[in-house]
Amino acid sequence: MTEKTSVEKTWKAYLNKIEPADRTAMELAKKRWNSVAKPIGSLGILEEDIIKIAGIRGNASGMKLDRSALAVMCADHGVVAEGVSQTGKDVTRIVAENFTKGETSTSKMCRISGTDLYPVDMGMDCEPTGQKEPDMHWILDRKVARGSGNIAREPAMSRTGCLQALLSGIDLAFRLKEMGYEILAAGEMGIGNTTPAAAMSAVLTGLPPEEATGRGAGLSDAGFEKKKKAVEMAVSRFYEKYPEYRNGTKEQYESGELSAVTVLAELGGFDLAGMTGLFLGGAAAKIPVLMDGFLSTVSGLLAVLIRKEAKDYMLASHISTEPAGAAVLQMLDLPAPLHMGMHLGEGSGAVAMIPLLRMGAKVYEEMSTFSDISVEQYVDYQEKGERP
Ligand SMILES: Cc1cc2ncn([C@H]3O[C@H](COP(=O)(O)O)[C@@H](O)[C@H]3O)c2cc1C
Ligand SMILES: O=C(O)c1cccnc1
Repeated sequence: MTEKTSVEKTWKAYLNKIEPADRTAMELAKKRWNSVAKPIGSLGILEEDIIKIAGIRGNASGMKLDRSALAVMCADHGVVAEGVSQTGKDVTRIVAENFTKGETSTSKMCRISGTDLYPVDMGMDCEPTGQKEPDMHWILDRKVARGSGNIAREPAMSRTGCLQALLSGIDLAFRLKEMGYEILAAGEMGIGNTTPAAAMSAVLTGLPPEEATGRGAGLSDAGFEKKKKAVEMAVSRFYEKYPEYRNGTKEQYESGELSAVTVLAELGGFDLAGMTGLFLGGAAAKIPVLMDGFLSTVSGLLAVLIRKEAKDYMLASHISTEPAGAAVLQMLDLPAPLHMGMHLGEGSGAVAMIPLLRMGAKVYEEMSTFSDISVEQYVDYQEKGERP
């Protein structure tokens, strides 16, 4: 079997593992919430998320979220040559190294949130580290290539390269679950990566490329003009090659008439593909995966367009201030509890969400019920259609 055929086969096998979350466990979890002695539904999205996690685990009791891991997918982007970023690609590697030393913004947040951080080289433009096992003090080597193509002028990845990155993300979700983690978070580091994310969000949501493009990590007016032009060139190049994707709908992706893998291979990058893989792997391995901001939610949307059941295993954290952030989340139709004006990346929003989920789990597991405190059970009037 050639490598290409074997990659395609493994990819199909993983996708076939993904099934909807356990609805019975979710109903039991909802009942448990409604029995807790507090106003019904009063923890809002935290309650919804805990119900979702019960469905993922297939168990409404023993809700534990003590062990959390963040995978930070790192890669370089050929489109940086168009002047779309304030810094050069070397910064990707510098920040990636700093994850191993606990010296990044998200590393600091991880300390507070009690989350282990695993940096992963999905495709940085540097020598491979050769580190084959996940270890927080080394950059895990899952390099597919030394950077992606310049999407304004050529495909980001070959289909096989893209599938390899997706499979690495899937495999990592399984590995982290085996290592005893109960919840995962997806993050990225890749100078220039808001450009491919903007191009893909334009194709997937139908937003005009100009409106889907933001200033990323920060750009001057002149830099912003270059970035809008690069996104426009990338999207036009894509539609010229694949005219059937113009005005594509969610249903067309879900039915297989259009392929989110094609969009990712043409307009994405190895970091974004790694995160898409992590979401699909979480679904296949039955472990919840939290999304972060713009890069993460675009990757999440791709995962759902590849396998709609993957959505059952994904949780949103915050709404990025990048202009297409809200549209992507709307298409995903997953509620994001945090609106903090964040746009940092590295998985920061997802890491911020983890302590909140732990609080939800604590109330869910330990709180007394109405009957425990001899108070008549509150009625869920929302369920009866009497409350919005
Ligand atoms: C020092 C530094 C640390 C970062 N941490 C996350 N990002 C964020 O900014 C990058 C995307 O923005 P753009 O598309 O404008 O290059 C990504 O690496 C993202 O994670 C960073 C950016 C920089 C410069
Ligand atoms: O929303 C994000 O995740 C984001 C936005 C800009 C730059 N880096 C990350």
